[in-house]
Amino acid sequence: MTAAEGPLVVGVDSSTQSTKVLVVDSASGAVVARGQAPHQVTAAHDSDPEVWWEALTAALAQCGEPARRAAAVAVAGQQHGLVTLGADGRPVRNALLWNDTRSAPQRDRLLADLGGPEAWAERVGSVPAASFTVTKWAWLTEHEPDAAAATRAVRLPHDYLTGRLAGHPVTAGTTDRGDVSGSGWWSTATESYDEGVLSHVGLDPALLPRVVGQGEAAGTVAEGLPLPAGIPVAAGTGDNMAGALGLGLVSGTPVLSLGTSGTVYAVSERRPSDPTGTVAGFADAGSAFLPLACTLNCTLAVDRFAALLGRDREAVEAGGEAVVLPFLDGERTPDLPYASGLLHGLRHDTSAGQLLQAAYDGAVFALLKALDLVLDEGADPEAPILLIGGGARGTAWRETVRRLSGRPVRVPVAEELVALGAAAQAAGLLLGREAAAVARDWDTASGPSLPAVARDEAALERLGATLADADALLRRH
Ligand SMILES: Nc1ncnc2c1ncn2[C@@H]1O[C@H](COP(=O)(O)OP(=O)(O)O)[C@@H](O)[C@H]1O
Ligand SMILES: O=C(CO)[C@@H](O)[C@H](O)COP(=O)(O)O
Repeated sequence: MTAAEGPLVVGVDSSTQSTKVLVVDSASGAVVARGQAPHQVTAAHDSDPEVWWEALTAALAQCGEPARRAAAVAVAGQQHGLVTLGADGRPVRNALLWNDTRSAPQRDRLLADLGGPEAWAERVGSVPAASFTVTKWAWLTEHEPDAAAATRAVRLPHDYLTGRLAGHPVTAGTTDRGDVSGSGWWSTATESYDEGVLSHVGLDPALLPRVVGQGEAAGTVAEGLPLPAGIPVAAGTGDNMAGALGLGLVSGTPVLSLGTSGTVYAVSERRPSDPTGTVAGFADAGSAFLPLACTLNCTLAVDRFAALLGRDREAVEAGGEAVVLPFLDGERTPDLPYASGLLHGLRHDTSAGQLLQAAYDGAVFALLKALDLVLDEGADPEAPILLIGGGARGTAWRETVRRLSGRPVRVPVAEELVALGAAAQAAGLLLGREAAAVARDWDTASGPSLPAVARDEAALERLGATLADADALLRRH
């Protein structure tokens, strides 16, 4: 390993399945040390925030001496999760996660009560899905009023971890513009909390964190951690916003992220407002926007199919006419929170490998349908898709995206782009620079380009027709 040329910075990705930590040379972007520790997610899709903290400290400790020489740190986290803290700063209950759909009835009521989807898109920037924090708070007040009453602070996952790193008291937490835009109670139109939404769901604004401004630190590292005390803690952000930072993303380039969630997004200078709800109109971690579509069923759902079929995840076979809608967790894109998985078109000669391929196709289909919607008008249709997330390492994922998109695909050589984005944010704070520009200097988005292949229109047609025909079944609850 060559000696670092600049100060070291730490980037954290606390996502659904694990926490990953990178120690990065701020001058070159070279990764000097890394750590990873798993999370436990219950079958009900909730998670103890204390477990995220233990995973963060374990992953930091794995980084050893380089982490103890770091000059700044930032945390990116899974979006939307509802973390409720009591007066002692401890979680009142497990956090309800982004992929938990129990708040779908509350979501429906919120949409109806406040003017319908179009009014929501105009007002806060997004039509909330059952993933959004506001719907989870509404569920909590209805089903666990004692937990809601005991809550003294409401946080997103990255706010909670940033606050623990900085030793914030429960009354003085911070968040950032990107992640808070996925709450449903912060408006991209006014760049502030929406007091009307908050009062409608009975949430006191005093329980919410302060939104840290551009170039401002959230605090400094507290004593007793595997990091130097007193170094700056940057604002942090949501994991997708950090992915965009990590790629040094500029507008016109689509990103497809294949992790627990599937996401497709792009950077835009224009404020998004999609009344259909397909595209969430997030803010990015800078001063622009991050229109994004997200599916609940991506790598975990396809891995489950592989396990059911007793096959390696790469053991796919072409051919056949089977269609799989892999909605094992319900779905958000399309908006079918009560749906379960569906298999159609099975024949005597359908092979297990073809069924597995159909699961990949079903997982990628909705993301690609949203791809043009997240891009600004006039974006180059030939621009390669940047493929990131754990799934981007798999050949079957890469080939499915190529075949169903008909576009070139680029897989950055740099791995862990969310943690890298958090590291770029920490470096940006330290150096007084824009984080995405730091990542561009690190050249994080470069990698081999796979040329476009002819789009498999027949498979897309089968998927679209099955989705339309099965509508009533997929909405049943
Ligand atoms: N070599 C690989 N090939 C295909 N998929 C992979 C590979 N390695 C990891 N994965 C997938 O990546 C997923 C985890 O992706 P990741 O982006 O780390 O998730 P998250 O950020 O949601 O925790 C796993 O569910 C697994 O299916
Ligand atoms: O809900 C969304 C985006 O709106 C998800 O993308 C979460 O942010 C979870 O991310 P991963 O753990 O899959 O990276």
